[in-house]
Amino acid sequence: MDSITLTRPDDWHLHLRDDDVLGAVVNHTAAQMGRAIIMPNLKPPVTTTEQALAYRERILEAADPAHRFEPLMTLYLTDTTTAEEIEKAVASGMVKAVKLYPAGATTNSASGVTDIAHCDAAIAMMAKLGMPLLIHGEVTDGEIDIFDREAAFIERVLKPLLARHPSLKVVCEHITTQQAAEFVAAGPDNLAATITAHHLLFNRNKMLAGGIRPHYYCLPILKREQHRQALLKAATSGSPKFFLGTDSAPHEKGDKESSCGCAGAYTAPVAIELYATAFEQMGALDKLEAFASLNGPRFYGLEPNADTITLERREQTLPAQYGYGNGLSIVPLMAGECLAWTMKR
Ligand SMILES: NC(=O)N[C@@H](CC(=O)O)C(=O)O
Ligand SMILES: [Zn+2]
Ligand SMILES: [Zn+2]
Repeated sequence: MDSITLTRPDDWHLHLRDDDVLGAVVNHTAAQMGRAIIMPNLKPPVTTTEQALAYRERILEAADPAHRFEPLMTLYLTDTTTAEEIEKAVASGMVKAVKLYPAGATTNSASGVTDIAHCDAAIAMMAKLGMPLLIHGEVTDGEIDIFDREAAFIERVLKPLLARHPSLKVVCEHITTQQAAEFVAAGPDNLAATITAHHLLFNRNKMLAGGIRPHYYCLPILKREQHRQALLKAATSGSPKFFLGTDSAPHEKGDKESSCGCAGAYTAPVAIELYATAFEQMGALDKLEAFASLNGPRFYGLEPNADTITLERREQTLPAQYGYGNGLSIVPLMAGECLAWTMKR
């Protein structure tokens, strides 16, 4: 197969940041994706509908209008989010989901939820109004090994949450383990998951064997091969519960190449090519369209995009970095490496 044409994909988990970084990254996504669910972990976080609508305007201003990119906004859930704020968010028509970060779990999560019991009224309203809860599913307990934090979250937090709010729409974001893939696959229709391209392509050896590679450090952290295989199986299974969410998370080069480097992998410029590479490894390119372009809108109650994109079997080499601002840069995942697929522009 030398080319594949698919319904234009969407990115159901994306970090665009703000200001200079927003300007540097937004068109990488807008050139490929019709829509994206925009993560609210700015500094300070996007906790109100008003802030989400203002952020949406900044994104639209930064995006090239020729791409007709549509940002789908989210609210950052905190211990004090009210049921009224959820009603406002739903009424806006622009806020499509609410994001749960356990406090301290990941980048810019300091204002996250300390105990999900504090959010019960807001979550009950979300269940009532059909507003999805998107979850960074890792426990933050220092006693739990970093490689076990996702599996522990399922047992300690997710199962009780779903038992208490059985009709709540939940997306387990960026799942990384066999436990999560199996739990979602076996769950009800209102439970789904996004999977990143990097967790489909790499296990933890890529990050740690033969040298420490900070651009592969993200959260949840890359796991062992058994888990990557489980994610590939889920993504290519044809199940509508799994869909594309890049978790593309730009950080300035110096913040990653540091004695205490921050978490996040930048994949937006070649997101669909990375997914095509992973699906091809499984001989499952025929399953890419459902995963990338159909399952997400179906879960969110939206129509798939009306246009298409074409991927060609043509090599491209990723740049070493993307410059922005005053001498700053963002290093993409697989910088300087070659990909077999290229999206036709
Ligand atoms: N995935 C990451 O490693 N980082 C994300 C936050 C997140 O999605 O957890 C970021 O905002 O940089
Ligand atoms: Zn996360
Ligand atoms: Zn993320």
